[in-house]
Amino acid sequence: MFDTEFLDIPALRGVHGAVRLPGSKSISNRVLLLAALCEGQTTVHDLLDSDDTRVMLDALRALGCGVQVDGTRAVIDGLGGRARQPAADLFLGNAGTAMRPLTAALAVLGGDYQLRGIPRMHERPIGDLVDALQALGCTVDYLGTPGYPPLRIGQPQLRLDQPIAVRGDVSSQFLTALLLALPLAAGQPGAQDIVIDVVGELISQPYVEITLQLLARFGVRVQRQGWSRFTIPSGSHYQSPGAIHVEADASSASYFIAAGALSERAEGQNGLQIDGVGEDSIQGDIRFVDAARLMGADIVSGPNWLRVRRGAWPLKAIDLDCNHIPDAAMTLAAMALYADGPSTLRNIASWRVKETDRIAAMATELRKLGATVEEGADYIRITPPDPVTGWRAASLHTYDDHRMAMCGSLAAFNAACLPVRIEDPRCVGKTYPDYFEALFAVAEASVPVPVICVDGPTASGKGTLASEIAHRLGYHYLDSGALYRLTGLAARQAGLEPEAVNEAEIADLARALPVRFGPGRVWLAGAEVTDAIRTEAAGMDASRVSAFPSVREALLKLQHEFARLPGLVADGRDMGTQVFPFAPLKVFLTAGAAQRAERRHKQLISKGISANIASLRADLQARDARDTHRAASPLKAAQDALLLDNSQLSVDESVEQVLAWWQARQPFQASA
Ligand SMILES: O=C(O)C1=C[C@@H](OP(=O)(O)O)[C@@H](O)[C@H](O)C1
Ligand SMILES: C=C(OP(=O)(O)O)C(=O)O
Repeated sequence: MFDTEFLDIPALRGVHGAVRLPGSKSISNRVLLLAALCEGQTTVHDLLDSDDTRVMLDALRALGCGVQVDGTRAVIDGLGGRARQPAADLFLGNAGTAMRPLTAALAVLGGDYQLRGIPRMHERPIGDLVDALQALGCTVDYLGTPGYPPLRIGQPQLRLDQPIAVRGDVSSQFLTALLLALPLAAGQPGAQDIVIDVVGELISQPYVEITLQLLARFGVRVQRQGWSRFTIPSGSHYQSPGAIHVEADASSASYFIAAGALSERAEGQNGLQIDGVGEDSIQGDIRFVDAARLMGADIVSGPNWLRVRRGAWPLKAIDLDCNHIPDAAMTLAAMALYADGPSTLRNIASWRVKETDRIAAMATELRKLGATVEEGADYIRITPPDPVTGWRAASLHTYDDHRMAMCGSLAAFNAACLPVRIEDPRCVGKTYPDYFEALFAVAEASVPVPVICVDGPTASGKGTLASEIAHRLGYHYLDSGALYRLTGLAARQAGLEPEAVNEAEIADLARALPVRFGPGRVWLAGAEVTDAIRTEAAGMDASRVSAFPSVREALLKLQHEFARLPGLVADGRDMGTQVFPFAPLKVFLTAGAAQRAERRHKQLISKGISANIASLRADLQARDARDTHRAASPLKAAQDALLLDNSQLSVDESVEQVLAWWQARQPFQASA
């Protein structure tokens, strides 16, 4: 997950290859709750691991439910219809699929429970559900603003002989919550059928269909008359299916379907394969496929997979009632940026009470990109920017809304080749923590991937500076000095002295160097060599092999391969002059020999390696002389490099300086 302040996505040409999506949020949280309420053990496969499922799992643990999670597999020991913990304070983040169903289930079970979430959750309505629960004899009190969480739940005195009325026009999750909870009462001795009547038009109906399908998997067969009356037969009780698989998330699929539809068609490429969900999905958001086809996407599907590529271009404008796909409809708003005229998405009033006011947020952010947007109480109309001259490079605010961030990334496919900045990218953690990693794994940039070079003499602090900048920007990091050290080590391991006679053999090793960098760590052929390559002896070997032109050539290709989306920070001695001569920012870092010797001394002492400042200084000066005067790629600043003498600067000050230079080169208009 990117936990940077912002993430800059370079302009993208397209996506190809295959992507496997994480599990459905709506299915995951329903299955977890049902598994917890029933008797016996349920093994859940392909569970979503995200903020929304984590708060559900934590809540179930707090209620005394046995929960074991191993990656995407969870084993739930059901509570058998009673909470083992009679009192608990539950934090449910911003997960509607946890807050609404747990409120109903706990209100029916009874106990002393408090349910709360993040501040936005306390602005998301729950009054219609609480009204229904109170009318059937549950004790539910507001701890803050009436109509909204946080809530306190007490003991119920259930009256189930009359139909239960619940409004359906604000959120379908209120009906879903009652349907998931009331089988707890229908199984009681002497219970009658439980009837739920929906008052007003039921929105987001396909989500209720998911609820009914999953209840059936857990042994409860609800009868329905249209979308207005639902009957839970007396004697219903949950029965664990033993094991259950979660489909991949159809709403998450929408971003990749859109990306496939926006991709330039290229020779030899057959579009994007999306694995984990197909058109036979039980999730209503799979109907996004139809909407995307209306806009021109070319989509084929099989069991649990989709394949997408560009069809009509530009996309065709649409005018669509989106009530049945409230979440994926946001993706249509992003696609509308590429249409041949204005698109109107209707019947989406619920957007206003979700993670943010999504109609207002979408209008504001699409305008920043150059679109003309009209918003109404329950619709949005988007007129796209001129494909070439109308686009703006924008910094998109994401309102702690995962879907605003994921939709925003689709702006990177613009033909004007402008980058897009996504603020607070970590908000995708609600349902798709690795969304951007997944996008970058299949995306191809339409411009050179941005590279920041940090060159300078030994012990100038390049590594610390470059890796921190990479961390702050969410970029990859290349420690090119380590490549030489690694080559030196690989040569030693192969019994080769770093001598000119062995140059050809060492170059062969370098060409296929099996290297992997992690934060502050490095592996060679699977073995960690972080410390092994940091000794003074390894440094000397590195300097010697780096003087061999054929080794430098072999490593050049390897180094170019590090320039991957979303960007790279590379440190070394010739990054700006030789390896990435077209890099948009080159920094040449210097510091006095005295300061560098002192820093190196501290570094060695902290690792328990004894050292002498005077001899370190002499070594540094000798190495500077060798590096500056060698024939192949001598150490010198690129002509267009910016000089940074950090003798008197803290690491933070140096980082801020380089980031300021970088920002000054970006075309983004500041966020409002
Ligand atoms: O039941 C569900 O799993 C959901 C129902 C929908 O909410 P509304 O019914 O409030 O539209 C949807 O937006 C939400 O992401 C998930
Ligand atoms: C509305 C959403 O979430 P929630 O389940 O919290 O309602 C969403 O995921 O878009």
